[in-house]
Amino acid sequence: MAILSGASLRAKSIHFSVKANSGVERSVLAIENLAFCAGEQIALCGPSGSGKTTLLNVLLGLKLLPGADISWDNIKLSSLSPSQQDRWRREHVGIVFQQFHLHPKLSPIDNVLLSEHFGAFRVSPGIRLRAQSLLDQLNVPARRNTEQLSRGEMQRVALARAFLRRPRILIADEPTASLDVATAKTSFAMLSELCREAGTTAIITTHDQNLAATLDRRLDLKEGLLCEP
Ligand SMILES: Nc1ncnc2c1ncn2[C@@H]1O[C@H](COP(=O)(O)OP(=O)(O)OP(=O)(O)O)[C@@H](O)[C@H]1O
Repeated sequence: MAILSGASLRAKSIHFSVKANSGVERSVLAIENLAFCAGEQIALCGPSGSGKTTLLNVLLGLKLLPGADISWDNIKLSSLSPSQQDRWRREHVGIVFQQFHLHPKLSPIDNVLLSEHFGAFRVSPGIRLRAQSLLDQLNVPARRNTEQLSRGEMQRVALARAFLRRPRILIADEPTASLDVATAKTSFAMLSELCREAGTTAIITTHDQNLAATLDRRLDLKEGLLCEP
């Protein structure tokens, strides 16, 4: 059984508009209240341009909106200084992108450990072991050139990197959009399983309704509003 270690979210008053070329304001986000339970896995769906990425950035404090109140485990992000927010993200958030953002000339294990090399002179043996065991679990060779891997393997390296520090929150922005259908299904299932094992709260944007249906909850973003189908 998973030990629940995810973070819970309470968010209020998320309002964001953009001006179209015509000069007319268009509301991208108009969300009054949003709550996620610890350990919940949420699929965030919606047409292209509906505001999914913007919403993820707001929830992580990467995009600040006047009046918005974003609290994870009762910690209000706006009450933290910019450096405290950076530290909070480093300690609690894992991120997976559509375009994996891996260094092609480094090995998979060095990609997983890259941010550790920035933070410390020497990577601790425990963290190195964790990186190796994640790569083993995800069935990726640890010591080949990353550029020689398949796209599915590259995505699994990105998953290992995101889970290295056992994040309490996992954000994935269309993590399987550049994969073929079968590889996308496998990668999505692995991502969900890693979250389940650690009790991580996950918010995953996807255009794939079948993948979305495998998570605990689906939210559709349409004309600024979130609804549960
Ligand atoms: N800083 C900004 N200035 C102007 N327009 C912006 C800004 N940020 C976002 N937008 C607009 O807000 C809308 C939502 O963008 P966003 O990238 O969040 O959508 P999305 O649902 O993630 O799209 P996709 O599925 O294509 O990735 C888009 O029309 C975008 O152009």
